[in-house]
Amino acid sequence: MAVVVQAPVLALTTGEPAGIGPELALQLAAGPGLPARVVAVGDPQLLAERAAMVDARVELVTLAPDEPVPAPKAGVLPVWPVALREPSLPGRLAVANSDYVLETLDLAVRACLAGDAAGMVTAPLHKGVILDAGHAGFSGHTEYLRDACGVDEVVMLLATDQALHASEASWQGGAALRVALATTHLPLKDVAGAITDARLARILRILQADLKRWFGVENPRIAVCGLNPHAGEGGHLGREEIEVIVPCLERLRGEGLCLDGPLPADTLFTPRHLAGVDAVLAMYHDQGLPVLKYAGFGRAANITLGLPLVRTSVDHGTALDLAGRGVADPGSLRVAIALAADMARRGAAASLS
Ligand SMILES: NC(=O)C1=CN([C@@H]2O[C@H](COP(=O)(O)OP(=O)(O)OC[C@H]3O[C@@H](n4cnc5c(N)ncnc54)[C@H](O)[C@@H]3O)[C@@H](O)[C@H]2O)C=CC1
Ligand SMILES: NCC(=O)COP(=O)(O)O
Repeated sequence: MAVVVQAPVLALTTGEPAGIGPELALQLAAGPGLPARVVAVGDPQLLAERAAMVDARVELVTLAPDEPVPAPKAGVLPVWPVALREPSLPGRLAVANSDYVLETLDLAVRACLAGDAAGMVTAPLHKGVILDAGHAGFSGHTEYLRDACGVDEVVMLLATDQALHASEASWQGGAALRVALATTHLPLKDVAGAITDARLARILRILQADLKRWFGVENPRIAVCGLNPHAGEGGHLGREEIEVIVPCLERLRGEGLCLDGPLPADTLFTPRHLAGVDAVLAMYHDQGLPVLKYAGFGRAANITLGLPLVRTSVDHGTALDLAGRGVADPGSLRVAIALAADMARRGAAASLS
């Protein structure tokens, strides 16, 4: 007897209501080919208004989280409703709606942990307005989901579409890249102090385990950037490599991790050094992400490793300058949904084996 395997349910949080998240969700739902039963998490009235604004022909179907989610169909978008705190206009941030944005995340996390969704995909939120609303210490989805899931550490990994599957990560094609970060949303002045042996060891162990778990890379080879110019120039341009990074990598190699480095970041991101490497660990946000975005902006996804649930996201922010005009590129959201669907299927297969 043939077994019908349903497409996984993915909760798609629609992000900052004044940004491009709602319209990107609608644009994708208007067309064919979604590889998952995507449920938007957001305000149905907001979504209806944005659909009219950007001329996305989409029927919105409001569901309760425990109601069955229908198979993907072009022109239909199921919605798990969350109410805006005040009406939202494109490009106009409102502090009152920060709690709405966080409520969409909380709902998606609950759905994943309860088994109502197989994963979550997040459209961009605006970190500044959430801080302005008084959520002190908020620094992004990554850290919020770490705390919401009660884990000690997570890893931000961005990957271009060509690198999303082990079999396609050629490194020779120029645009295939996976970049993980040792620190995420920190002022630059605080980065050096955050590069500790304990943090690096946690990050590298998660990266190694999850490259295998989610990307099928059996024995990942990870290239690690130095922190300082020329990886410290033998201690003349900074001592973090000598005092922290080198000893940590040596210990982890003893545990069987396959690690290159620390290498000068400027030359690590060249084809010869990247050949055969499965992921790069950059020490901070703007050491690694400009390279990734140069290689694949609009075709890349952001993945949070180390969570007890699947979470992917886009490679861009709220683009307030484009919101409400229907001109923003939905390419990264498409990649993020495809990857989350793939990860959900991989997770389901692993739990059956
Ligand atoms: N996953 C998330 O929630 C992320 C949120 N952010 C947040 O977004 C806010 C704005 O950040 P910015 O640094 O200004 O970055 P941004 O990505 O919103 O905008 C940078 C530039 O890229 C353009 N752009 C962005 N997405 C685009 C798309 N889909 N199609 C075409 N052009 C696009 C924008 O118009 C702008 O010119 C900040 O609060 C930041 O923290 C940033 C990155 C990721
Ligand atoms: N530049 C990547 C970024 O800011 C993503 O942050 P997060 O909200 O996914 O943690």
